[in-house]
Amino acid sequence: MVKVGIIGATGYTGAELVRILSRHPEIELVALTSRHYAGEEMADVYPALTGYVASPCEDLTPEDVLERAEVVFIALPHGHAVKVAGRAVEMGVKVIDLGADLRFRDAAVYEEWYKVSHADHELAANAVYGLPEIHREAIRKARVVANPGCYPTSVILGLAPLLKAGYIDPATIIIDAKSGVSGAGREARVTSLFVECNENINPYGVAGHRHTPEIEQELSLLAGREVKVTFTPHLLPISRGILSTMYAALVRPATEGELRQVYRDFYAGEPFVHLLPRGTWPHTRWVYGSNNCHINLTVDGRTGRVVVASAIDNLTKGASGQAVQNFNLMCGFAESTALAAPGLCP
Ligand SMILES: NC(=O)C1=CN([C@@H]2O[C@H](COP(=O)(O)OP(=O)(O)OC[C@H]3O[C@@H](n4cnc5c(N)ncnc54)[C@H](OP(=O)(O)O)[C@@H]3O)[C@@H](O)[C@H]2O)C=CC1
Ligand SMILES: CC(=O)N[C@@H](CCC(=O)OP(=O)(O)O)C(=O)O
Repeated sequence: MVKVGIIGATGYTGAELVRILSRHPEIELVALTSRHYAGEEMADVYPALTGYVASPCEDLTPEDVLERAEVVFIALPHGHAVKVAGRAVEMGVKVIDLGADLRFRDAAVYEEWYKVSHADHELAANAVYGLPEIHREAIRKARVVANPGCYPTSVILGLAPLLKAGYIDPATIIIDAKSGVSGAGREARVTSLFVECNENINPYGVAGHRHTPEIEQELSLLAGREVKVTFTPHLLPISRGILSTMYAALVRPATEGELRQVYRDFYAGEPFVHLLPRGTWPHTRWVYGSNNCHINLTVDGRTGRVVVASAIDNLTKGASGQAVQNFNLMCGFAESTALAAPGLCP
């Protein structure tokens, strides 16, 4: 059994981690931290876990958690992971950080977009970007994994095959993405109130969202040249789910059938990325609570553009499911352990 600690266990991604790990046969939860709910049972905080999780929430220091655990998930707001991950490396504990602090190979990019200073550029440079479909072998050997952002997961998985095979002009990529409100976390804020979100859709972070450089870092690696994207997120009146619709100009004529084969080849054997049948466009419900990413695409022959749609659950493949997928790789378990499940049918 691997001893696992979760720092920030009662936030949305922390709770989703506990939910997924409750069906993992190879782990023992040895530390669930929460300042607010210290002393309460995790299943009392989230009654859906009743009968599946019998662990208390504790107000532990990161040092306490690192002393108990062999692998630690950090599910805290940005700015808290660097110190914990640095100490974990010294103590021989593996780390998966769900925040953005270690996602950039060049921490100066993080500093520019997140408007905070980064305390350990070397740690960031050596952390592995935890998108298994692209960096699987590096993740297997990693001690520190930076779990990707939710929007970047949907976008990179949606565009990777086309960029890698050189079918699209990287300068023409436009991403129209939409997220459920849980993407903003559990902290109370006016923009997450029912009255503000319900019966409403709005763009935000236009031409400046902090996921833009994360998407560009990974797409540039795939394309083998610098990629700049136009990325516009929208808030949807749903609790979970992301749908990203992406547009780019083809550099040479291609049929839909040819491009579908490119996707089938790129994702052959992948347990969680599914190209839907021709003409069946992704729905967020179909990936709800699952670690799956559903993709479809077509060629708009009139404009010479390809249109790709990609759907994930922001809390699962966009955060905690992917984190467990990384955990499985880092610990040598079957990659789908605790993760194999479909979304909602009706
Ligand atoms: N929500 C999503 O869809 C996604 C989120 N992420 C990232 O995952 C991380 C966690 O997000 P999420 O679970 O949504 O956030 P939440 O706000 O829901 O939870 C974060 C938890 O961290 C604890 N916390 C808050 N502030 C501090 C602090 N200053 N020091 C120590 N603990 C603190 C809180 O628990 P307590 O106060 O009880 O200690 C809180 O429950 C973030 O970095 C986020 O960006 C990544 C992908 C998707
Ligand atoms: C709806 C909503 O607010 N979503 C969040 C993204 C959540 C996420 O994946 O982001 P990080 O891990 O990078 O924080 C946002 O737009 O900032």
